[in-house]
Amino acid sequence: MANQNTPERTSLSPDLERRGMLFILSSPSGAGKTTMSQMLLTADEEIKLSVSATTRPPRPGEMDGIDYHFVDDATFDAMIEKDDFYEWAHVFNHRYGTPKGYIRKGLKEGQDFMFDIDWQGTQQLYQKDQQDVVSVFLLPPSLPELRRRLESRAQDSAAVIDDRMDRARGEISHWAEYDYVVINDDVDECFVKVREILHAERRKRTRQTGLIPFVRELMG
Ligand SMILES: Nc1ncnc2c1ncn2[C@@H]1O[C@H](COP(=O)(O)OP(=O)(O)OP(=O)(O)O)[C@@H](O)[C@H]1O
Ligand SMILES: Nc1nc2c(ncn2[C@@H]2O[C@H](COP(=O)(O)O)[C@@H](O)[C@H]2O)c(=O)[nH]1
Repeated sequence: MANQNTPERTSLSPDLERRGMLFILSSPSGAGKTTMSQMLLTADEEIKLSVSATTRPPRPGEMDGIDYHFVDDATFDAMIEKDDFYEWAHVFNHRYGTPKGYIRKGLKEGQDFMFDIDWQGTQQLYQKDQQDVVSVFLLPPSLPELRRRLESRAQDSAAVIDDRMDRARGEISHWAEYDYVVINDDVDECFVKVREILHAERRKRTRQTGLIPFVRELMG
């Protein structure tokens, strides 16, 4: 059996085609989206990260094109003008958006994508593509623990952390708009739960476009 960090193939059968999925993780800042998405990307070779564009400056260690496409305001404006975004939003005094091209092409080929985006982006993706979106909201076990995580990450100033904590209740108020809600207390337990959701959603009948020809052939 594959261990939880070993990439594995999870299709029912390599012959059965299925629709790609837009798998969204949202949460208040610091609750663990990046942690969960990195664990899933390491463990599962069938999902890729949707790399957002942002006007926020990089944090220490973040790499352009890997964590985000870091762009200036003029470039972000031009991308809006050219209708380059699937969705975009103002979050914490910066702008963030999902570039379209890469995702559209991948989805057509049955590729799953992971999105680390906020509730505004989630609503926009639902409006565009209800059928293929699966959304998961992560909750912290408590607000003091959320602050502890933001502080222990040690990548934002005290003012930025205070601002994100001030906005946490507003973010959490959107929990009921999501398909699934998982409390991220123990990191490994949370990972197992999120991965179960991903696996179960892949097995939905409506997603497996290869089932119709398969059953036709099965029935002769
Ligand atoms: N279950 C957990 N227990 C303890 N620490 C955790 C847990 N999950 C994540 N962390 C830690 O909390 C910090 C914040 O996590 P992470 O960066 O994944 O949050 P995030 O939701 O992506 O935040 P942001 O929205 O600001 O990008 C990191 O230092 C991470 O290692
Ligand atoms: N609507 C969108 N929200 C996004 C996107 N990329 C990231 N985000 C969200 O922004 C905040 C802050 O992120 P951080 O990296 O500065 O901590 C967080 O909630 C992300 O989920 C996006 O493309 N669209």
